[in-house]
Amino acid sequence: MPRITAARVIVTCPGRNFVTLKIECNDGTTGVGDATLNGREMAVASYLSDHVVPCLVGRDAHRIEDIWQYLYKGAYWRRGPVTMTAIAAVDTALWDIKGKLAGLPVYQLLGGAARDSVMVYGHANGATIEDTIAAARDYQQQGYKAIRLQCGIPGMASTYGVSKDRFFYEPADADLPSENVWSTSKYLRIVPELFKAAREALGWDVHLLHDIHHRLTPIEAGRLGKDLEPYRPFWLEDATPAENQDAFRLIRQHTTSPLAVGEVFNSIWDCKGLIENQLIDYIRNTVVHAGGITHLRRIAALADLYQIKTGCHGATDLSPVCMAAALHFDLSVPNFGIQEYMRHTPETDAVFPHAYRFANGAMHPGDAPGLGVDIDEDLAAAHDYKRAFLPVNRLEDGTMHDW
Ligand SMILES: O=C(O)C(=O)C[C@H](O)[C@H](O)CO
Ligand SMILES: [Mg+2]
Repeated sequence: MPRITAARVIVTCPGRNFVTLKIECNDGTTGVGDATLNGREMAVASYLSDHVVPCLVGRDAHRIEDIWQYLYKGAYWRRGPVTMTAIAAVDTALWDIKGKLAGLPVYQLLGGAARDSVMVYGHANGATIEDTIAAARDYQQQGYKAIRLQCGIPGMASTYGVSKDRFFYEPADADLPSENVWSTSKYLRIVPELFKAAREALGWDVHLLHDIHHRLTPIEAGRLGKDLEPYRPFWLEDATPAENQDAFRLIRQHTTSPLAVGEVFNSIWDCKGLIENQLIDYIRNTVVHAGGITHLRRIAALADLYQIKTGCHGATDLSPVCMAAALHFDLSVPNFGIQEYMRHTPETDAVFPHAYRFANGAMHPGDAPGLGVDIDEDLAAAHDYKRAFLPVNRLEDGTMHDW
């Protein structure tokens, strides 16, 4: 039996913060799990070191489901992003260990490949519509079949999804939260223009996506969905805050534009109503924030009953360890839809050597035993944690709004 002898929480900042759990077994096998919660990293690091690691030592690393249930039910205080991210880190590391001990990539343990590779979408953004379309053309040339479009809003100094750097985007940009200003009416005018121009310039053989980032009311989202229908968006993401799952019913009544939601959800309970009432088309939970591979499979199985597909979150605050785990899940899950792919910087890639690869708009996790990803602990130690927050958003009159 592979007995857990130690587990370490490694915090590193190769340009942005990442928290990684590394579990060691008595036979020398190790496994890694991502535990990064953007802007709240140290809360998960403490949850793991102070409350989880002491309970892991001595356990049989093969008993993934039992350890998951032990950590979930055993905490008494269920769910929440901190708890579920910590559980995800343990779960992911245990799948990595199981794969290494079996000599198989994790996707083989999940039932094997259900497709040859997984379609990913890249992020095209720019200050203007023209810049955004130029960026989208770059992605097309690199082989992407699906591209997310976000552009600046005339009259607004900055907005979600529009980067200062041409290739990399990191919203957690300051030691204290930056303050952004938001105007729904200005936004609702520009997005249909962006999609119209994009279809004219890029044609119809590319999937176009858009992230509303929780900023509209249901009826505003219904209006935007309707306005975008002629341009056939692949999806509209996070149309409205989803604490009230019923809110999506109103959007659905007004538009056939497909809806995606879930990157901030951390358990099946956050999306049960959305799924069972067929109020969405894509569920966006991913490994690190939704309880690991074990819990994500449960969510996907429920979604599959209702023809809802997966579309895992894959921003750069999810480390390469999460990306690898997501790709093993994507390759094996029957109702895969699409995977988000925001490239990490070369500094991050150096800290997390990995086997996954991109070609022709799609990715594959590789065939190394386990997840095929590791953390270079010496290199990680050279990058000290640096506090960084996500921005906050205010309306033009100063009212706090959703970011
Ligand atoms: O990638 C996306 O769709 C996002 O919305 C990215 C989020 O803002 C980011 O992960 C927050 O940490
Ligand atoms: Mg998003």
